[in-house]
Parts: sequence; structure tokens; C-alpha cells
Amino acid sequence: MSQNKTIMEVNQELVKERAKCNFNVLEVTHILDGGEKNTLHRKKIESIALDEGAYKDPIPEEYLSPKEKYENAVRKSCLFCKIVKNALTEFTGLEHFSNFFVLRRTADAFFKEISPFLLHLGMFLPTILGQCTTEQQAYWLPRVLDIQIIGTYAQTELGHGTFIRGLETTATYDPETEEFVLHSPTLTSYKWWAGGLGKTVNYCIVVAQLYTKGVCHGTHLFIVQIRDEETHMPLPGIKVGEIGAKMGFNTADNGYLAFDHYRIPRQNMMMKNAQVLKDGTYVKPDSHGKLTYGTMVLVRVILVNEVAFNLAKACTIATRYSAVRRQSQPKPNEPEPQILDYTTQQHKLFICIATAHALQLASAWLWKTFNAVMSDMKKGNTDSLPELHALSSCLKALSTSDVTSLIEQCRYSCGGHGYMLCSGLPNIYSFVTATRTYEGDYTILLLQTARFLVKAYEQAEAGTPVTPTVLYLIEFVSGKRTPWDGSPEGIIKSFQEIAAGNISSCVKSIRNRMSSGLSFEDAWELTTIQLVGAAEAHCRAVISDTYKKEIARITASSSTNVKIVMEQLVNLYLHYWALNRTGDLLRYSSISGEDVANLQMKYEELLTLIRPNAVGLVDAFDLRDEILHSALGSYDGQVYKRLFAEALKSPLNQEPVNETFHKYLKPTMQGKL
Ligand SMILES: CCCCCCCC/C=C\CCCC(=O)SCCNC(=O)CCNC(=O)[C@H](O)C(C)(C)COP(=O)(O)OP(=O)(O)OC[C@H]1O[C@@H](n2cnc3c(N)ncnc32)[C@H](O)[C@@H]1OP(=O)(O)O
Ligand SMILES: Cc1cc2nc3c(=O)[nH]c(=O)nc-3n(C[C@H](O)[C@H](O)[C@H](O)COP(=O)(O)OP(=O)(O)OC[C@H]3O[C@@H](n4cnc5c(N)ncnc54)[C@H](O)[C@@H]3O)c2cc1C
Repeated sequence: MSQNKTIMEVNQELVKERAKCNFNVLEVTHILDGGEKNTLHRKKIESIALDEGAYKDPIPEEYLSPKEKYENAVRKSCLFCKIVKNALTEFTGLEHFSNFFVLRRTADAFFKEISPFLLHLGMFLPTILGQCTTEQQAYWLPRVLDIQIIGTYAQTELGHGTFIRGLETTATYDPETEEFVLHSPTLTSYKWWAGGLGKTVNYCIVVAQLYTKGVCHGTHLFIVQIRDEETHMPLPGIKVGEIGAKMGFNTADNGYLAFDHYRIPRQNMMMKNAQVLKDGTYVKPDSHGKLTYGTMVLVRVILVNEVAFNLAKACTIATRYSAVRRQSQPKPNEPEPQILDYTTQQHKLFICIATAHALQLASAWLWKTFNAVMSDMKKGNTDSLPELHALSSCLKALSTSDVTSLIEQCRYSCGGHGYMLCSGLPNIYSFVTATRTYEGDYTILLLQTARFLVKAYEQAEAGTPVTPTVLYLIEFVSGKRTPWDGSPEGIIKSFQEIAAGNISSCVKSIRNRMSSGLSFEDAWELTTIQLVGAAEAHCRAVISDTYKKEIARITASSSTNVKIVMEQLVNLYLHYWALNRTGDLLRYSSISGEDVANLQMKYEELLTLIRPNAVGLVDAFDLRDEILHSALGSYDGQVYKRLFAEALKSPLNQEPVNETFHKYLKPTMQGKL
């Protein structure tokens, strides 16, 4: 286990916990990394980036002013890139993204909040890979990968984020000069939010309404230089700045951008899908109308992995702390128990461990699906894009929403100390809660999935084939039901029945509303609460099914105890969500009140079974202390020593008496103010 260089003796509570663990921790680490080779590769990159301690801050980030925080984050972004440059240049295509995940994870040691370069690697680079022609890539990629230029992705405007078709920035083609003229006609058309735009980047992908020969062809993507490469001054015709203080992301210099008839060369339109020829002729993409939305789909896929990783961090912190912390005295004359021994604490934490596994595996599966669809699309086949869009939308929505709640649950589980910034939990929370909004708001994305589900339901009714993730609809419309048996497979089946039942209810509501005279749009609108519920139920069934199948596949050759503990976590996940949805189960499956009571008993048994392995399970995430940034969650469990050491760093503790005593307190207390 690679750990922080500032070694303290390991707390005896954790020594005992580790001795109790009955499975091979490294074996589980390999499962989570996708194989031993990946673990070794990850550790190598972590070692290159972290062993020399370059991530360390002279002054803790939280005590810096906003400007100093930003400057420190830029310094460390450059340092990080310098250190991992070789790994960066391996990004020759999307298939090398495993490196990308490792680098993203390692970078957390450098940033308690966010790197101002996040969008350069997270969106600028992937958009160039996904939206540029081969010739354009040959021009831009070396500059991007070598960090000769730094870019971001500016789509959202002050007036519109969700509704992309409503964006107001225009790009009007001028055949005389073979240039596009970018313009921001209103205040609401100002680009708003792009990470790194405020002060860091000199290039930017801009999403704008394309006009040529007097016709608007909808939104397209353009690469735009916004700052001088030597002086970094905004170029004439560009208004750019930072949008101000936020709940998190404060080192990401999210920015605004406006254009005053700003000209860019024709070649700067990203032309993989649609083109504008020299004379202004527009060439439409011949396959799918939403290909310019490709980066959003990719980043939604990536975000499932991202939040799984953040949940792993949060539950590592909270579980280790709960093993060290003792509180209350339920039995007289006995020692105070470790808080991890309280069943309610196990209820708060073990679902977090199981969810981190479930989402990690679902994200790996989604990643494979994404690559398969991309490879089909290279051959001109876009048939599976709607299913990928529906899947990536609901998985992004549900994973970010679940993880946001569970991270907050981890903080609650650490009592008062969880509220300290040095616990690490507030920073993890403020980062993850934003993921629920950006790259497609929760409700919006579930409604996109619902569109797909309603269509799939109609196909199933009509007897036409449906895609793999909605096959369960065929059984449902044929009236076949599986009797409740309480097995893991049975629970998954019942989740599918809940999803199918919910979709069927939505379809009925829409049809009833339309037959009473409403338009489709109005009937749909009035049904949206149910539609969101149906998409959520579908996604829960997909995650549960994938989690169970992937664990069975991956652990087929694992040692017995690893198999057992992994299966316990799968069952815990299934029981937790079944109990959470008893209303739906009673409505759509054959479960009885007694079955619900049995489900509860089984759930509580699982908590007891998992308890001795809890610390081993979070150790298996193999998160270096430098990445955790937590006084509560470090590998050595020296919670109190670390909390006190953090308190001593407070600027208020650098002098015995603060000057406000002489200025205000003393005069007030002496009645002289
Ligand atoms: C390891 C790296 C770490 C993390 C990575 C980086 C993180 C960086 C941090 C922050 C980055 C934040 C970046 C951003 O937020 S960028 C801005 C993102 N914005 C959004 O996501 C906006 C959300 N809105 C939309 O996606 C769409 O506008 C919409 C809501 C889906 C509606 O679009 P539109 O009005 O054009 O479409 P319709 O509703 O009319 O639908 C028409 C049909 O098209 C289908 N559709 C829609 N989108 C897609 C798609 N992406 N792919 C395929 N198909 C799509 C839709 O379902 C309709 O189909 P139908 O068959 O029903 O007609
Ligand atoms: C930290 C952070 C970083 C970001 N980084 C970037 C970036 O780098 N680049 C970029 O371009 N953008 C970025 N964004 C912007 C982000 O993508 C948008 O904020 C997001 O897509 C939501 O859009 P909105 O803000 O317009 O919300 P709105 O659409 O105004 O949503 C407000 C509310 O209205 C509801 N609503 C809206 N439309 C409907 C509907 N049709 N039906 C039902 N309910 C609806 C939503 O569900 C939500 O509850 C970032 C945002 C954040 C918070």
C-alpha cells in the first residue's frame, strides 16, 4: 500500500481492523483498477507525480485569498503537466483514455479544488479528437498535447445552458475573406461558465449559430483564439473575464466571453461532421443531426467514473474515521464502541462502498459501449447512438445525484469533524454537487432518457425489435410477470418490472391526456414527474443488472473470500434500493408485506457480515493520503493528532493576541468604543 511520506505510527484501532479483514485487499484493488497491469501502471504514474512532494503547498490553500488560490493552482497545473508530460503525450486518441483517468485521479493530490487546466484536458482535447477532421487534428493536436496552447469549451451562455438550440452567439460566414464573423448580439448571449476562460486559456471552443448565404444552420463548433500567445492580452473584439466566487470550483476561473464582430479563419470551424465550403456552401452531416453534441456524450460517460472515484474518497475517509472514533456507552461498564459498530452508521457507509463499486463497474461497461458505438459511427452506422445517448444521460444523472447525497451522508457520519475543511469532505461535496448540474442538468437528462423509453415501449407494443437495455419491456407488454422470490436475480427482475410499470403508466397518462384534447407537448409536460421517475427506475435496473453481472464475470477466478465479500456488497446494493422503493415494489411486483420484512432482515444481516471487512474494503480503493487530503481519513488513522496539527496551521494561531483585541474588543469591554 503506497502511502504518504509523513509517516505516523498506525492507530491501533486500524491495525486491529486490518487484522480482522478476511480477504486479500490487493485482489480487490486489481478488480477495481480493471486488472493487475492497470494497478501497476496507476501506481507508477502516482509515484512519478507524487513521490517528490511537488504537490505540497507552502501555505494551506484554504488560507489563501481567491487570487492567491488561483495563482497557486496555475503554478501547480504547470508543475503537474511538466512532471507527467510523457504520460500526456500518449493521448493519441480516445482509446488511451485509461491514462486520462489515472492522471485525473493523481492530479487531486495537487488540487484541493480544481485545476484551471481541467477543461483543457477534459473538454478541449476530447472535442478536437471528436469534432475535427484528420487534417485539423494534425494541426491542433500537437499544440494541445504539448500545452503550447491552453483551451476550454464555451457553450453555455448567460441566458441559456440547457436549451442549446436557444444559444444566441452567431458565426456568420463571409465568403469575401473566407472568415467567420463571431458576434454576441445581447447580454444574454455572453458565454458564461467555461472553466479556465477567466484568466488561463488563450484558445476556446465556441458553440455558435452558423449562418451562411443568409441561412441559419443551427449550432456548430469553432476553435477561437481569444488571447495573444505572447502577451496573453485579450485580442481586439474580445471581451473576457472571470464570473466570480462560487460554491466550489474556485480555482477553475470559470469565465465570460463576448465577441464584437470578431473574425476567425474558415478552417477554424470544426468540420468532421458538417462543412462550410470556401464559397459558403453548407454541407450537411450525412448521418445524425446531433453529432455536434458528441463531447457532451463523452464527458457524461467520463463523469460516471469521476463521481465513483469521489465517492470512494469520501467513504474511505468516513469509514477509517468511524473505526477510530468511539462514542457513547450503550452497555454500562463497557468501553465506548467504535462508531462503526452502530448499525445506523453501517447503514450510512456500506451503501457508499457498494455504490462506488457499482458505479466504477457501470462506468467501465459504459465506456466499452461508448467505444463500440464510436467504432460503428466511424463506419457510418449511427443506429446505436440513441441508446448510447439515453444510457449516458441517465447514468450521468443518477450517478451524480446518488453520489452527491452519499457524500453528504459521509460527512454527516463524521459528526462535527466532518464539517472541517481538513476532513476533505466539504471539498469533495462542493465538487460533486456541481456535476449534477453541469454537462446536462439531472432532470433534463432523465427526460431525454424518458423520450427513448416511451419510444421503446411503443416499439415493444407494436412487436418491433427493441435495443438490449430495454428488452425487459417485451416481457412486460406480453403480460408475463415473475413471482417475487427475494433472490438477487429476482430483485433485479423486480427493478425491471418497476421500470416497465412506470413507463407503461407514463404512456397511459400521455394517451389519456391527449384523448381529452391536449397536444402531445402539453400531455408530455404534465407527465414529466412520472417520466423522470420512470427514467430513474430504468437506470437503477441497468446499474443493478450491470453490477451483478460484472462482479460475477470478474470474480469468476477470484479467491473464495473475495468472491463472498464482493457478492455481499452487490446484495447490499440490491436490498438497499429495494427497501428504498417498497412503494413501487408493492405497486408493480408480487411482493407481500412479509417479503418486505424479510428484505429488511436480510439487509441488516448483510451489514453485520460486511462490518469486519469494512476497513479492508476502503483500503482496497488504494487512495494515497496525498489524494485524500484528509485529517480524518489518512491510512494511519491518527485522526486527533492530524486535526490538532491542522488547527495549528490557522493564521489566527500564528500570534497570541489578534489586533482586533486592541482595536475593538478591549474598548468595547471597557465601555470606550
Ligand atoms: C476525467 C475528467 C474529469 C471530468 C471531465 C471534465 C469535467 C469538467 C468540468 C466541468 C465541465 C462542464 C462542461 C459543461 O457543462 S459544457 C455544457 C454542457 N451543456 C449541456 O449538457 C446542455 C444540456 N442540453 C442538451 O444536452 C440538449 O440541448 C438537450 C436538452 C438534450 C436538448 O437538445 P435539443 O433541443 O437540440 O434536442 P431535442 O430535445 O429537440 O432532441 C432532438 C433529438 O435529438 C436527441 N439528442 C439530444 N441530444 C443528443 C445527443 N447528445 N446525442 C444523440 N442524440 C441526442 C434527442 O433525444 C431527440 O431524439 P428524438 O429521437 O427523441 O427526437
Ligand atoms: C461548476 C460548473 C462548471 C461549468 N462549466 C461549464 C463549461 O466549462 N462550459 C460550458 O459551456 N458550460 C459550463 N457550465 C454550465 C452548465 O453546463 C449549465 O449550467 C448546465 O447545463 C445547466 O444549464 P442552465 O444553467 O442553463 O440551467 P437551466 O436550464 O436554466 O436550469 C434551471 C432549472 O430549470 C429546469 N429546466 C430547464 N429546462 C427545463 C425543461 N425543458 N423541462 C423541465 N425543467 C427544465 C432545470 O431542471 C433546472 O431545475 C458549468 C456549470 C457549472 C455549475
